[in-house]
Amino acid sequence: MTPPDAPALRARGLGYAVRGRTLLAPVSAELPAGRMTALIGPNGAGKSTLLRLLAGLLAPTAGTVSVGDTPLAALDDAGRARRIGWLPQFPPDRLPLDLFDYVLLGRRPSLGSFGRAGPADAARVQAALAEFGLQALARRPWHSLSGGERQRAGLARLAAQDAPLWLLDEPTNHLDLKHQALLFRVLRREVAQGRTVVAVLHDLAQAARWADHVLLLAGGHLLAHGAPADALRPELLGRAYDWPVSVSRDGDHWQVSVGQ
Ligand SMILES: Nc1ncnc2c1ncn2[C@@H]1O[C@H](COP(=O)(O)OP(=O)(O)OP(=O)(O)O)[C@@H](O)[C@H]1O
Repeated sequence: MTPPDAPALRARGLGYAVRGRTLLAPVSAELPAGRMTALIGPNGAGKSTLLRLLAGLLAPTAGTVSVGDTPLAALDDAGRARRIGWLPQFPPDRLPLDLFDYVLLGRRPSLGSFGRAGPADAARVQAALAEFGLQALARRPWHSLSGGERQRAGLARLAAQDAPLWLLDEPTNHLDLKHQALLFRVLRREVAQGRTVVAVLHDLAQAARWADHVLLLAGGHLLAHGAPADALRPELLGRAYDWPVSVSRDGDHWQVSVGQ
């Protein structure tokens, strides 16, 4: 799959508050096109809130998001879905669908006015199932799938959607070590082909190794923004997580250790 022109995402003064509580203090940042950005930070830092704002799933209470030159607010649902693929933090629990039909939902934004999937859509779904090792499960009902199988189904749906921008909330959830390795291989390949990827990650060594760009959040504030070596500094991480953290690096391999 070759992504169409991958746009950058720009947040300008982007913030969110609910009932007087600030969940995200205004953030201004550019998430570069054709690169992988990791959103990191402790539980409750505001990572999902920022990702949902970037995806247009939450309306900001301050500031704006633009996708390339287009304000996100100017796009309707279909326009957003053609540009942005979204992987939620938790796969759906119950669905009256089998795995194939769930992945086929990813094709919906590209279907014509009659909304009927054709052979090209089915082929796209088959390719996405193969990418995530799901072919043998294609006709399995959703309720019978394991957590990791559902997570891979969500990734396959995203691949079938083929939007130029992928926003993923904790994409490694439920995945075993092989499927985590395969996931990062897929993400790096997509980025090499020009796709823009933004992922919430909890594993800091994975963020350091695989991302080009890192945003570190804590307490609803952006603490650092830049290359992994700039954002993953022990003093910043220690402040963000309120816990001692040490970082070492040997080539591509990063080790992030936590104090006791
Ligand atoms: N609708 C809401 N009303 C009130 N508080 C909310 C609401 N949505 C989120 N929050 C709070 O905002 C904070 C940030 O939530 P968010 O889901 O963005 O965190 P996160 O960094 O993704 O956390 P985690 O790593 O635990 O998934 C949390 O303290 C959460 O409880």
